This record gives sequence, structure tokens and C-alpha cells, in this order.
Amino acid sequence: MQCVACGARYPPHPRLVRCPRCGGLLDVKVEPARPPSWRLWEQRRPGVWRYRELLPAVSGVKPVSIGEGATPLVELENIGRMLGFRRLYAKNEGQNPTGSFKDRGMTVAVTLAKAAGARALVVASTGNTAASVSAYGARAGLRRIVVVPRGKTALGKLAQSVLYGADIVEIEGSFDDALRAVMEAVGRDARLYPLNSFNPWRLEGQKTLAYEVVEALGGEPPDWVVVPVGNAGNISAIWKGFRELHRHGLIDRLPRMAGVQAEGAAPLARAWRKGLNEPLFVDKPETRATAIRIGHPVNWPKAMRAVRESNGVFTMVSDREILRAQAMLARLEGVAVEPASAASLAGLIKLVEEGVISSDETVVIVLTGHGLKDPQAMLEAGARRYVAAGVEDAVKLVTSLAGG
Ligand SMILES: N[C@@H](CCOP(=O)(O)O)C(=O)O
Repeated sequence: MQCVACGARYPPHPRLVRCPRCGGLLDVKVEPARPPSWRLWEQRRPGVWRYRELLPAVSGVKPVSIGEGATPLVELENIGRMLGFRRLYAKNEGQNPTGSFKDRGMTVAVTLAKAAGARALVVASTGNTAASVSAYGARAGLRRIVVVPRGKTALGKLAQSVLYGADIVEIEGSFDDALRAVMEAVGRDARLYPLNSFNPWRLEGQKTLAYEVVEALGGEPPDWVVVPVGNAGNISAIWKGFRELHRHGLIDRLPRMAGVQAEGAAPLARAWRKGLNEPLFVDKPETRATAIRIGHPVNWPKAMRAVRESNGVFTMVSDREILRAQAMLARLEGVAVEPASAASLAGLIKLVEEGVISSDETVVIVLTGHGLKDPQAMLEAGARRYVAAGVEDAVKLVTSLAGG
């Protein structure tokens, strides 16, 4: 393992999640025991563990798995046609077991944590990470503690953590406050094992999204991958996945990465626009897209590197654009996503308008979480709703609507 800040190297260990020397982020380097190949992988069941040559070794341990990964790459036929694309796809991560991409990382990191003897898992969360750790921790028989912003966590996500039986700490403050609290607690009590995305083992699982995209596209990478950015772990992990495929000769070129933030929570996109190398942190982030309402993204060095190395871009979109994109996905493609996920479509539309992405390129947008996570946002989408006084009235309404 190597620190991305000071360059110090360490022998890999699941307990090692930050650089002991400088506190920086760590990068895991997996050296495969045998060469990875598409032919080998094709013989296995689809899902995260199909790619085990490029995942941390968990020899002798049964993975803590609930069927994560193998999510559909949906061709966005109607939106694609509208925007002039011939090859526009959405990787629908909402179809993971707890409804978000976090499950890819959690299956790997919880497996390692359990093998390393962890007793209590802990995360700060806007909701999805909490739901995921609550489920995987339950499966592993471990205690799980989630710290979420009080009154600011989408109902579906909170309900998941309740049902999965986590201990829920609701903090008066933002996600960034929750993360500070978790880091402080982990520093004070060695029984706690943190599972936010600064834990590099989690990102190892998340990188498999890149492998699946290439596999679904017949061995070819897309030209662009567009990803919503909150705590900035996913864009870093996906880029790592593509780089590894390239390093092992499984693809011969790399995609460009586009990171999309909400205007009210855009420390990376604002810095990018000004040509800065460090984020313009936001102390009071605000956006309807709760999953990316983050002002101090912990993975910013990795995310900056991903976008810079890939010759990509950061951009930001308004809440209005996000909610419009959410409605487009649902009403034109039948794909229900939470608002943060729709940031990727809103960002794509902006980048096409600005001439950064061209409609003759192959683009994959990442849809990070299911629409049911945030039922309130779904209801706010504004349906045509009618009240019928009884059966006869309902019949009249339905038949009149048939011609409408
Ligand atoms: N949106 C996230 C925020 C935490 O991100 P993580 O990837 O560091 O766990 C969430 O769902 O909690």
C-alpha cells in the first residue's frame, strides 16, 4: 500500500486505512496471482467477485456477499436520440442489493474487516453508505454504527438502516461534521472499523464498475464516463479500475472522466473552473441531491488525480437541472434514480452544450442510487393526480384520460 500524499509504502493490511505517518489517503496495489483475462472472468458468475484476481486476497474466507454488482448497462435510447447520441448508456447502480453503488465496496471491505477480527463497523453517511454497511454488517454478524445528519437524510435510506438493525446516531450538523466525528471516534477507540471511502479497501470493490462497463461494451472502454461527485471515492475507484485494465493489457485506451457536483456543494468543480489544484471547500453545502451534499470531500486528492490523468473535467449543475434530469430518466427511459444520480445526466447535458463532449462519442453515465431511496423527491416530481368520488366517477375519469 502506498500513501498518495507522502509516498510512504506499507505491507497491505485491512486495518491500515490511513497513512500512519501523515494521515494521507492510501492506495492499494493488488498484484494478481495469475494473469486476469476476460476468458477467465466470463466463466464465472457475474458480480464483484468475478474479478477476484484484481481484488484483495481473501484466501480461506467466504466473501460477505448479497449479490452485488452485475448491474445493467442500460442503453438510453430516447434520451440518446434527443441529444443526438448513438451510443449513450447508463450504468444503473440502483439495482445493487441495497440500491446503490456502495455495495460493491462494502462486500470487499466488510469481508476483510471480518477476517481481520473487527467487531464494530462505523460510518458517517448521507444515507446510502449507512444502508449498505448496515446490510453487509448484518450479514457478517458485526455491530454497525451509522452517523447521519439529523433531519437531512432521505427517508428511504434512513428506513433501510432502521430495518437492517444498525445503531443510528443522528448528528446536529452536516455530513462533513459526521465524518469528523467518525474519524475522531476511530482514533480514540481501536474497536471501531471505519468504512467510509477513505478506507482504500472499499474502493477496491467499487473499481469493478469499470470492469463491468468494458465487458458489457464487448471489451471496449467508452470515450467518457460521467459520475456524480460527493465524497469523491467513486470517481477515483472507477478510474483506478480502467487504469488496471489498461495496465494488464485488457483495454488499449482509457476513457475520460467527468465529475459532476451540485452548485451548492461544488468544492472540486469550482476549484477546477479556476484552474486550482486544491478544492475550494464549502462549509455549508446545500443541494436537494442529499447524497452529494458534501463540502469537504475526503477523497479529493484521488479524484483530482483521476480527472487530471484522464484528461477529463469537473462541472457543476443546479438543483433545477438535476431534478429535470431525474424526471427525464424516469419519464423517457423508465429508470428511477435519486436526485444525486441524475446529476450525471444533467452534467452530460451541460458538457454537450459546452462542446466538451461530442454526441458521436460513446458515453456512460453512472446512476449511483435508486429513486426509492428518496420518496419525497419522487413525489415532488409532480404527477397528474386526480381524485374520484367513487367507482362511476373513476370510470369516467379513466376513460376521459385514455383519449388525452
Ligand atoms: N453519499 C455518501 C457519503 C459518504 O460517502 P463515502 O463513499 O465516503 O461512504 C453516503 O451515502 O453516505
